[in-house]
Amino acid sequence: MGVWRLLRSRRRGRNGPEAPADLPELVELKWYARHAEIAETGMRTVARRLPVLIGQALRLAWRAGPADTVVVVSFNLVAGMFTAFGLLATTGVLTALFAAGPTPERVRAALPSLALVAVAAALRAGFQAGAGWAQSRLRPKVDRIIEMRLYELTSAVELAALDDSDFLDDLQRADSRGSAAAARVVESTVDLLTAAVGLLAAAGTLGVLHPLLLPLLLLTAVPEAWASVRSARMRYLTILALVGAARRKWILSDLMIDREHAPEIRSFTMRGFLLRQYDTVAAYQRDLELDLARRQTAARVVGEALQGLALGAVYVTLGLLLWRGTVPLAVAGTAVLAVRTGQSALANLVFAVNSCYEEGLYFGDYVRFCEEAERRVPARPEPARPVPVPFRRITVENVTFTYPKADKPSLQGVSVELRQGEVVALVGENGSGKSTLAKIIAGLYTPDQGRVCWDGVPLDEMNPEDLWERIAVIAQDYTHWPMTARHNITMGRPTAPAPDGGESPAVLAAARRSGADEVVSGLADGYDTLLDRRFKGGAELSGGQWQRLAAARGFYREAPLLVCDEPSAALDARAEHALFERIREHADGRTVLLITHRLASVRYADRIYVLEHGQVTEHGDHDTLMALDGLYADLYTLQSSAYSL
Ligand SMILES: Nc1ncnc2c1ncn2[C@@H]1O[C@H](COP(=O)(O)OP(=O)(O)OP(=O)(O)O)[C@@H](O)[C@H]1O
Repeated sequence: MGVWRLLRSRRRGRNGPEAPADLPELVELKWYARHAEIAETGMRTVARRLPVLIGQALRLAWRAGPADTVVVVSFNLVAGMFTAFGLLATTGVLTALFAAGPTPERVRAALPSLALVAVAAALRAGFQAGAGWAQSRLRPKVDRIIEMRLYELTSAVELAALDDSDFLDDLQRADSRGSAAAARVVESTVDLLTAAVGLLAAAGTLGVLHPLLLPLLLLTAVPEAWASVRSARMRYLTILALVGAARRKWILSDLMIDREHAPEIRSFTMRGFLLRQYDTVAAYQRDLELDLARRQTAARVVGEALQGLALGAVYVTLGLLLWRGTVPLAVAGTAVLAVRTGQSALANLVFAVNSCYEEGLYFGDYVRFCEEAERRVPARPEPARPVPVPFRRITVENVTFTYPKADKPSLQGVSVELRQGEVVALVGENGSGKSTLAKIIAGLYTPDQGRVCWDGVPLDEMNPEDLWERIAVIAQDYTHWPMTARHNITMGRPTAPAPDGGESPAVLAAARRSGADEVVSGLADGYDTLLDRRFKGGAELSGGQWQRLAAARGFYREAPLLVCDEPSAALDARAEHALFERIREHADGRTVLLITHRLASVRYADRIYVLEHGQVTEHGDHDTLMALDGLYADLYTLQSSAYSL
């Protein structure tokens, strides 16, 4: 059963276990048809694609190492010339050996040609070794270029691209298989050139010996080429069909291995459930792989049988030519050698063409992903307008925003204002759009409609990196960076140590403000402690301790706008109180955008915006909103009554 049929039957739940509804990636392969189209190719497509691939590979090799590329190509050409030369010299040896006369005489007569054969073989081996050395030097250089390109793009694309499931699928294919394929495309291109040169040498020799032998030799390659291309295409389609399953397996294995999830797996007795899910995915994968193996074996057997027949035809023709006296025995002997050389060069050529084509399919995924990612890197305005520092007013004007593939907007017609030195709070129930609005204000998402301006300058007219330099974010979903405590505060920014060589005063000040200083003082190596238990000597922090470090990051940046999204969710009461005090102090001359469900902490905000279903429904200071008796007053009364019980 073909992959297509197997997939279709899976969707209908026939033949084998039905894909469970809670594993949709096993059945809904929306992107599959597009790639199946690309992979549904025959030898004609291979012939059309190959020159493009060879061009791409050679350009890549040239960028990675021009000198090595020149050595690889030229040494292979020279080695091929010595192959042909050696074969022709063999005719001289055989002619002398098959001549009439006493054996010592014949051997002596063969010696000069024999010496030529030996010299040709030695030189060929030398040049091939040189080419091989240059080729192995190219691989790491190509890998480096390819990986750097991928990470340059993934770290620069607009944030919304990473919320788009199609983009993430493409990214996974480019990362897991596509990027490694680049070096293999280069290698198989070089192998292809090497084999082509070897084949040309053998074919040229055969052509000189007898013109009929050449087309026959080429005929032997057709069945193997057909079988290999077919097999590569089948493998590519199967791997495509398994991308979702592979990702689900990876996620499940991560859940079962990672320490982070271990307590919940045990306390919720999830072990059996996770193992069953894993087994279902593994069984699905096994079915597809077994089906692939069966079809590949069938293709190989047919290919090899046809190739055996074609090879038989070459030897029968040679025998006939010899029998009818068309070629002398010495020439026939050389022809046998040339056929064998040509055969192995052909086998190498077919293998190289096939792996170039196959790896080319994966490399194509990488190239297409990079093209798409380039389109999704935010354009830098030319010329960029400078970010007003210090700003007087940030205005959000009638902003609407929908996440990729979402069926309704997360923000609709939102207008907000932040003035210098103010604490502005966003409040509202879960999912009302507070974090989304904060990310739009921070220039992380671009609104679909409306705009955000700093002193009248729209964000899209400024260089995004200049803007981000002036915004500090204490995020809700902050990262536990597997780095030292110091790097978790400075986030890679250079620090100036104190004049006495002690810790940087800026780091100390930020840590003091957030309460992270108490955390660091308890660590074995202070600010040099690695915060990752997976490494020797690494420490682990509690949720609240991590949150203090995340807050220190925000203070360390000394930016005119500080965005705090739920900065205190994990803090104890004392630390929370202290943090909000510091945040208020921080607003002296700077601006703070505060998102929190702790309404007692927003009471002193200069202005509060209440969001409901992506819209601002109330705004004003605490007293105004309480007098309005709307959602804010409801939520506030609910929270304060819990304390007054
Ligand atoms: N990355 C995303 N991709 C798609 N939809 C998203 C994404 N992030 C948020 N949403 C959706 O946007 C809406 C607003 O989410 P947002 O995180 O802004 O709410 P919030 O008010 O900050 O909620 P909370 O109080 O729970 O933090 C929700 O319906 C949510 O499902």
